[in-house]
Amino acid sequence: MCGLVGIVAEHDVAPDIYDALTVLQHRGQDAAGIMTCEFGRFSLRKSEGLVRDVFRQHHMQRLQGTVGIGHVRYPTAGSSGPALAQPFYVNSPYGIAMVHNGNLTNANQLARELFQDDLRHLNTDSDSEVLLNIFAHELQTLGKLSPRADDIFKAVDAVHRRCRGGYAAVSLIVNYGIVGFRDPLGIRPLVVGERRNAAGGKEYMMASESVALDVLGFKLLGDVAPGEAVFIDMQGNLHRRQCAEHTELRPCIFEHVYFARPDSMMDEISVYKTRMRQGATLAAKVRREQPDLKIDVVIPIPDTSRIAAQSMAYELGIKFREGFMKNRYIGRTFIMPGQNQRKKSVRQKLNPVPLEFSGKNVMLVDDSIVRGTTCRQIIQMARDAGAAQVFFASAAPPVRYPNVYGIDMPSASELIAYGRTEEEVCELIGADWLVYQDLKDLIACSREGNPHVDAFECSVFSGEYPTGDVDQAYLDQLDAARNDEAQCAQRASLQEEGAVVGIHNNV
Ligand SMILES: O=P(O)(O)OC[C@H]1O[C@H](OP(=O)(O)OP(=O)(O)O)[C@H](O)[C@@H]1O
Ligand SMILES: NC(=O)CC[C@H](N)C(=O)O
Ligand SMILES: [Mg+2]
Repeated sequence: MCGLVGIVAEHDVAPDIYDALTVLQHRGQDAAGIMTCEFGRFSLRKSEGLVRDVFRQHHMQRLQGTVGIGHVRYPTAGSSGPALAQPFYVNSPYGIAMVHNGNLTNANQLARELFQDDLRHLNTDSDSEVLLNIFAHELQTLGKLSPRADDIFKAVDAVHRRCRGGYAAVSLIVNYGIVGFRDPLGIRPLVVGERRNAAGGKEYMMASESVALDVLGFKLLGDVAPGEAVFIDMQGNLHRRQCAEHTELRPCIFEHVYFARPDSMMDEISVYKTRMRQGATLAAKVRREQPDLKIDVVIPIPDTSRIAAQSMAYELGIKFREGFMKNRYIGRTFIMPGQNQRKKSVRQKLNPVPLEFSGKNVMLVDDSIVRGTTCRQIIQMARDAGAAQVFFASAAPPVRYPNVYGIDMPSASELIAYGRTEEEVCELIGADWLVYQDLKDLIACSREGNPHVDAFECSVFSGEYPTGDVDQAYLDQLDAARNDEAQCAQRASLQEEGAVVGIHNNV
């Protein structure tokens, strides 16, 4: 899902960007990077790994400048490896770097156009490098020695005309400032905030989630609107403009289910409250469908389902217990690369407290069931710990369709609910009863937070892709390129041949 940050301040920004990236770590665990700008020069450090592993003190000391951008990566396009870590950089025009969250559905066509028509070189197979080059090309064609806010907005306008898919991006233009923008449907999130420094001057920050602003003492000004661009110049002036012709707000509902931190506000919706509501509607469904079901205890599957599980237990009037202890040193398993690593990590991450299971009818609650990696093992663990009956509740509906907007679910056949009824999934995961949230309830839970949002991007549940350009041929090609087997083979060949060398690390 990737986490983005960009800051313009009056002091060196790298330490703040570092802190923001640690707050956004849940959005991407594969790679991290920071780029800053001082006296017309960029400094860059990016590599594979968690934020705490990528940056050493000597990197931080050399990342100087009062403006910068940062990224944590969860790959959805292209290979892995240090060269695909972000920010990406192009030297023309001016010197531009970019961080990106999302996925371009027409990346291949754009890559061809960049090569054949725009005479630009791409060094990797990342769609983020494509996005950066489109923006850079469009800025270059304006032919200005010094771009003004208006020029930058024109370039974003052209990006919206050429690019398809889900994207939120923050770009750093050497000597001019940072510009953040969101796709015309606002599928991917981006917020902007401000803070006063000790001298009373204004500083600005853009980030994927408001929680990063909170932790750094920035006040949330609000979301970047779908299609809008926000430009903060080096003097600390904020300019904003709507750059897309047709816009509509269709934020990704899976952010509310799983990706976002609960203490974030997204499109004026509290993720925390949304998850509370998800628990309540799930409880209502349990009561409706199985009024006589005897449940002794409700147990969440840490971490993400905790809030929904708690509210579900409350609504059912059944006790809530933390029956699984989580190893705090293991990250999120779903966003790990490779099914073997994901499988192994579930057992390393979670361990049952037997007395909460022994002889009891337990209702296990998770935020979602995607590949079924977690729930299969968890249900077995509950049985091994002595549970009498194991019921399972998912706070999201069945995930049956691939995601093409920035979540790495490229292959329908890897989704446990694909082509299966709920009863078949129940049998496959080994539960005594399985209940899924209804999609209309999930949407209502999110919408209650902001009734102005008419619709959400729900393609993984509905198979409806709101950008209108996703056909079976695209899904087949995505599947072939990124299914688990293809990704494993790609990683193996990278190990053999060596990764594409990062050409830009300079600190
Ligand atoms: O059906 P699956 O393919 O297993 O995917 C779904 C599971 O993966 C996620 O947990 P994860 O461990 O990534 O993160 P968390 O600690 O935030 O819950 C999610 O919360 C579910 O538990
Ligand atoms: N999850 C994301 O936002 C991924 C960004 C980009 N498509 C990449 O693979 O690096
Ligand atoms: Mg989980």
